[in-house]
Amino acid sequence: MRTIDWQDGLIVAIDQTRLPHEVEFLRIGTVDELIAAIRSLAIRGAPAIGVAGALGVALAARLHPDDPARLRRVVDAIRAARPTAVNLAWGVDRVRARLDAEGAEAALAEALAVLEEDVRCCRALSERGARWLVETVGPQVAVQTHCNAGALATVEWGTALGVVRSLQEHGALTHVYASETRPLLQGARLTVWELAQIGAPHTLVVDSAAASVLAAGLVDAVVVGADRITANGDVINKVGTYPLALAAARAGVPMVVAAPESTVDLATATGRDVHIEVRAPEEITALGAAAVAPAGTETLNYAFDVTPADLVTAIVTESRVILPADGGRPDDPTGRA
Ligand SMILES: CSC[C@H]1O[C@H](OP(=O)(O)O)[C@H](O)[C@@H]1O
Repeated sequence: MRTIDWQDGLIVAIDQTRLPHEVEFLRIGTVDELIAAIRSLAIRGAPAIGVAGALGVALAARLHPDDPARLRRVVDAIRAARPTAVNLAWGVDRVRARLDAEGAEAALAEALAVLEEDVRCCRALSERGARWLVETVGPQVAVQTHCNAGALATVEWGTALGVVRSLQEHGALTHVYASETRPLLQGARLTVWELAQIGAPHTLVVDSAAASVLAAGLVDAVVVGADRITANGDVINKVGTYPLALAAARAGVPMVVAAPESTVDLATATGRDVHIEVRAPEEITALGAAAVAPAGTETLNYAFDVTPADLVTAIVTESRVILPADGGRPDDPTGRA
């Protein structure tokens, strides 16, 4: 089952707002539907929205074959659907280049190439991450993770949870501690659902308990995904990742970031330069239809935070392991391990 795919001229994707109770698929045939799905996190996760952006350009090209000005506007609107994950802009720009050079059919071919590359990259980085963990922490690994960086955040395998799946395949996984990840509960709703699907032993904790799990010595490594990795190795990921990195450092536990090279943004120098998405107050002040705070309460609903490079033990991609805490930098071509 793929999280997102191209079928009969439509973008077909799991509606992640319905999980874990219902597995429903969206069949997207317009740009407005695609943008709404990305903004509502029906389609979410950096690699998955990168693929959605790529497929979106191919879809737009087929919808507006004779109106270049409108086509430019709708492609720009797809690119702007969410600001923080670099993958969305990367996917749109890559397919737009083929569209401008060779037309709609070439754009679709490029979008489908992006789709299949995600599968290969996630498998490769997952194997590389599992191997690095076994070599670094030992033959049996208990993992702590945050948010959802699984099959649901990619085409079908995952990044952080891809590493978990590879550890499990090699008999090296002992347990996964997943934090619920307020306010949208990607951990409780999505990661726990995925771990149950693959039969991985797991425990759900509230976000504020994550540091205590580390302090109690229950895990051997923290493994998370990323939405953008800047040239100096700063990692932008779901809000709550930074305090987890602080707690990992305090506990002497490696902080591992699993992400494809498409998430590495060498054009952005540091995390301070990244636009952190701020989302609606209602995500914090209500749980579904039930208010959990007085109406009109002011909120600061950061969707992401910045983990400084010196708190990142390893960044694992499909082609390399970068060690930022030891001075390794994504923009250093020699910094490969
Ligand atoms: C495989 S990276 C997924 C990454 O994206 C998530 O953000 P969102 O759920 O808002 O799309 C989160 O930061 C994950 O780590």
